[in-house]
Amino acid sequence: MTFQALKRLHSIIGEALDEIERVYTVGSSAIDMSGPPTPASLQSTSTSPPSPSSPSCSSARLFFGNGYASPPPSPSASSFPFHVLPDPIDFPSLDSPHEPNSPSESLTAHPEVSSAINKIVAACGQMSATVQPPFLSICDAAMGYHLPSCLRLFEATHTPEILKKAGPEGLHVKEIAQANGVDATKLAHVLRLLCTHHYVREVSPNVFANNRLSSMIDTGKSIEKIKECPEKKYEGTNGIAAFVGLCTDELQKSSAYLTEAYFLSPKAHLNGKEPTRAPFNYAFGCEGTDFFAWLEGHGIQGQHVNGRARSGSIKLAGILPQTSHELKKLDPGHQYTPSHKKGSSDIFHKSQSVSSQPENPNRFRLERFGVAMTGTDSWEVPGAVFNGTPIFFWRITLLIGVLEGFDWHALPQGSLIVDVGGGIGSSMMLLAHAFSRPQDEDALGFKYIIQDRQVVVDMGEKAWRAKCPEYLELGIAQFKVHDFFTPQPIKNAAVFFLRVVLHDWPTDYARAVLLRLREAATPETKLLIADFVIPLACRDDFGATANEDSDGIEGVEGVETQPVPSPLLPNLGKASANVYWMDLTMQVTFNGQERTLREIVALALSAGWKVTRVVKAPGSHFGHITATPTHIPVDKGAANSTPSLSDATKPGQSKATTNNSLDRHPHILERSMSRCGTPTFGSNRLLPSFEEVKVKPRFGFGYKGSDRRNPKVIPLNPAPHIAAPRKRPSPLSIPISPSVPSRAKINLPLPQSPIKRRPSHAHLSQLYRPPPHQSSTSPTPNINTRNPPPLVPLSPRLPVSPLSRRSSFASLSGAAAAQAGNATNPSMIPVRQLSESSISVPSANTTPPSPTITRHKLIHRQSLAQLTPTRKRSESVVTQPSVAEGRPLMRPVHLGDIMAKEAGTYARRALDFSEIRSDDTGPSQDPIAAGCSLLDAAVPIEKGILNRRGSSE
Ligand SMILES: C[S@@+](CC[C@H](N)C(=O)[O-])C[C@H]1O[C@@H](n2cnc3c(N)ncnc32)[C@H](O)[C@@H]1O
Repeated sequence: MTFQALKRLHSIIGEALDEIERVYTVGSSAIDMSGPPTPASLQSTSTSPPSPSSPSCSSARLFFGNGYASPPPSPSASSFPFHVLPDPIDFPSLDSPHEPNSPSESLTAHPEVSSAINKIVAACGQMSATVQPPFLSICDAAMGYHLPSCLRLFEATHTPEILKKAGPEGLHVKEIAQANGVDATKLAHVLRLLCTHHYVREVSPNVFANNRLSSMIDTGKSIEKIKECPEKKYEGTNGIAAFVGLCTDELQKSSAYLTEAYFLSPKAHLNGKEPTRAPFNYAFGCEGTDFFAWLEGHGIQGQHVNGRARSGSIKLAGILPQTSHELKKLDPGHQYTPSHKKGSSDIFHKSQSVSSQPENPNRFRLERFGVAMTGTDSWEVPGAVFNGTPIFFWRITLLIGVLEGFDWHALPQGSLIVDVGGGIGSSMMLLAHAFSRPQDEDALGFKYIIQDRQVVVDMGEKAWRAKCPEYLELGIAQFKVHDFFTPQPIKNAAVFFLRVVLHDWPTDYARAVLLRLREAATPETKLLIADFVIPLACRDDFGATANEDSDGIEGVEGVETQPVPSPLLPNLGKASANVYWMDLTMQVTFNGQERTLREIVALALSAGWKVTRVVKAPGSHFGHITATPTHIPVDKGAANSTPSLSDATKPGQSKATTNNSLDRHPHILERSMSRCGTPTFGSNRLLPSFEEVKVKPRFGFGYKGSDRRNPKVIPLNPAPHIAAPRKRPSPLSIPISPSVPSRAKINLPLPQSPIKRRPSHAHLSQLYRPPPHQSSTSPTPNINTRNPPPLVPLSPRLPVSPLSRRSSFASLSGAAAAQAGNATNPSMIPVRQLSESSISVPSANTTPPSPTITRHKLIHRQSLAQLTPTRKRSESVVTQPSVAEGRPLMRPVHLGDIMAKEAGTYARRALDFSEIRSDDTGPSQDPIAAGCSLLDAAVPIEKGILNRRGSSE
């Protein structure tokens, strides 16, 4: 049985790889075109089978010859001019730096690809857990803490930036050490551990280079620039380095205290319930101070959690040298400000500008947190593109979520929507664009109230005035200061909307928020919760079998998930790790949590809301949950009493939370709401534009106006062949509700949009469909038999002929246009697929080299390209030699186009190639001291010594 399961996992991996390769192969023909294929070209390729000797037939074999039952190349194939055929785009290499805007990297976000990737990750994780000696798997988990520790040192010492400068050939550890000030031997060991887990690359003994993973942690700044102003390291970056810093510093330390908080503490029963008694408070010795307040500089001196402070606990709060005295010892030449208190996080205190804000020793952490939240963009469907710019996470969940997440068209004209804890009103602006545009006569005329704390309301009003003042001026939208723990003043809302609010709060607090809304609800009012929905790790029948955990879940529309191929874990195991990381992060920082559907249903029911419907985007765990008012249950803990809504003024005062410590610590609530430094909890700070609503990413449609039952659906992609039903559904998806405009509606011609798009993933997703035989080879026969996706046979011909393809390239630039149609034109210089920056000049009729040699050359050249200045991108039109299936391919690519797409990245990289000053040893740090203190503190606690000592003292 186990062998059978392992073989099944193996074939899941193989089939998923085939699937990825197929999309990449097809993508080669689509991704570099100036626009989507013309209807005529697509139509002709899909309807008329080519003759065996025709060029398109040959190219079709090249496209689909590898795992998709295409016939082997005919002898005539060899006579075909390969150099004009589209090359298959290769999957990104682990050994090369991450190129976010490259076609290769962009295709990883294609729905078919990401679904296949999920299966591979899940299957590999499961396979390795099955075959690896159990003790070694335990070691991986039990000693895995070294990984974030090493990653932290790597990031904090700006090593990604140092390695970037060295390029693919890497840098000897002695030189790295010289640049970042860490002892070379220590550093080599740290880096090697990271290499072993594929986060860095050891090129040759003690020589290290960035790879696809580590290069993501590169801020894009030069090491010199960072050293000039280290406290600004994260400013203006994509936030990934900041995110790594946040996670591997305060979050990792907090997580280490999970057991102390929830088990070993004498008040463990309380610790999971209060935002200020979370594992974080143990790690940093600051009871009564919530995470955000602490970031703002409160509680740094440490208040005891459940007794006296543990030895070293206060020192743990800081990253490194704690006092100016300690700092001076390390660096006598530097003038330190007296602001270096205990608990300071400011590893960059060496900078002169620190003294300008001496009041918050956690300022660096605070600012890092803000930027880190933008780094979390990469969590969700990365690569979705709007107007040439990737949009991620919060924005993508916003853009793809709220419009489909609820049946807005079922609401009466002029309904009032209240966004509770609405931040700066990003969601409401999206709805306003869709349903309330003043000039749109079909508009549903909804009105919006955005409630939040004063500081956020001020930000929101300012943002709306700058972007769309008419909504405020016409009274379509209003901002109101409101504390959601106090009685809700709006009594006629059609919808109360809570987006990523409940996950911030322990359950009693979340319940209090919901009770306040229930109190103000009419019988018609709907509650719409938008939050992550954690999947179970086992098969879920969603209440079909009655049990106490399934109360209220039966009959909820949209709960069913697509089955995952056996024997994978139903939640796709490792592939779904992020939602669980997120959950634990909310727990250890302020006892918030992500919730399972059962937990959401139960929480809602406990406050008088019945969940009726769930909508999730395919492949996403982010859900929109609709609930309607129901009776408020009698509190189990307070027999004879129906919870009085007016008791819910504060969680600590509600009958449901009689044990709440709020009365004893009246400042807790105040503290937990004082999140001034991070006013929006790191959520959206950008408002969506009307264009974004119109051209929604990924799903391929957008709304224009709001004709009640027939929203005008604007297709993102005009490709006519998408009329056919699409790919098989993602195994992660929960079906989108019928209210979502159907795929069929997508088949409208694309109106002239003011927005210049590059071929987007939504576009690509509609271009690719699985070949017909795939259903029979699919690892998910149960999916196909239960819910057979009507597949459209792929034409054996190329979607676009080489000729039409060339003219597409030509249309990209005037220069290219002049040369279009001539494959042997001297300006068609070859470029290699994997490294667009390298240039070689084979003539068009060069005899293809042998596969082995070419492959070798490719790898070699690829690294050279990144080192040699003369190999920098030019504006030429170039082609590249490559090998697929032993056949050399040449593909004409206009480099100017690639450059335009990647301008940001490369411009940035070009700036970074300057000298590292070897005399600057970087910030002084002493991570080992902190690590020892952690252990020192943990050991006596584990042994129960602390309690005894505490009681005897
Ligand atoms: C994670 S953000 C979500 C913002 C917004 N819903 C969105 O989706 O972007 C949580 C919001 O809750 C707000 N908040 C926190 N405590 C609050 C309170 N007691 N009353 C009202 N809003 C509060 C924060 O200011 C923040 O804007």
